[in-house]
Amino acid sequence: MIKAENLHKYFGPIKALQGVTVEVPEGLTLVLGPNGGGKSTFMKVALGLYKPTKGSVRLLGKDPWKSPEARKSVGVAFDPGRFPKLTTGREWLEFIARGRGAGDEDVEKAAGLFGIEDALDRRIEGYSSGMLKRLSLAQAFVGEPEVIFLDEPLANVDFESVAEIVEIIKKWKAGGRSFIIISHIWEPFENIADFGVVISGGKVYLAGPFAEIKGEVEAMFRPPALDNE
Ligand SMILES: Nc1ncnc2c1ncn2[C@@H]1O[C@H](COP(=O)(O)OP(=O)(O)OP(=O)(O)O)[C@@H](O)[C@H]1O
Repeated sequence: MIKAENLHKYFGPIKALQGVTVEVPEGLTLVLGPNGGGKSTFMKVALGLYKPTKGSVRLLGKDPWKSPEARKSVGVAFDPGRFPKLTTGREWLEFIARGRGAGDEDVEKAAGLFGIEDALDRRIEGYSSGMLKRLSLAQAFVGEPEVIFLDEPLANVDFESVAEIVEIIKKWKAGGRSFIIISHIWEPFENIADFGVVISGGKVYLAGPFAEIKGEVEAMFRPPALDNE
């Protein structure tokens, strides 16, 4: 689904990606790693928001930087979500939907999925932080794109919402959608993740079927044992 070869992305002197080679299959992929490791940059290059400095990336067999069709098949939620605050939720979601070839009824559907249908005609500046998160998730799901990129979908959400969001993702994955999820809170996804990629220092540190790399991932995130002697 995503094929990156020797992918580099520099921002002036900052080398955010330094030779990422990985093949991400269909299904649900968790992208993990330390802060500043290059996860979000990888996501942004893979969805066609950034042009690679060097190397190549294919999304659904196409160059996402050049191919509008590839981008139409992709939904994305950034973290933190940023929106034009004087627009309404409906105006924003309709704008996203039109870009994706989807209709107004898709907006109602996506808003309903995340429980913000009653707030759709209010200006975004009046939304609570929880509603902003739900709006950014609805933006990713509107029009039912084939591939959904989510950057930290569980950050800053309350406990009940974690289970609700994971359940929605699980259902949509069962319905044939693919997900690329960057999340520091990865445990809720461990039973539904098909693949995992750990990016650190702009390189792939570890990649493979999640069931096979889970042990290593757990060890990476385990705090060091205390020395009692
Ligand atoms: N647009 C940009 N301009 C300049 N530097 C950037 C830009 N985007 C990312 N960086 C830098 O590139 C490096 C990788 O950042 P990136 O956001 O990809 O990491 P990350 O793994 O997603 O981190 P986090 O978990 O903190 O979000 C960091 O040093 C970051 O400051």
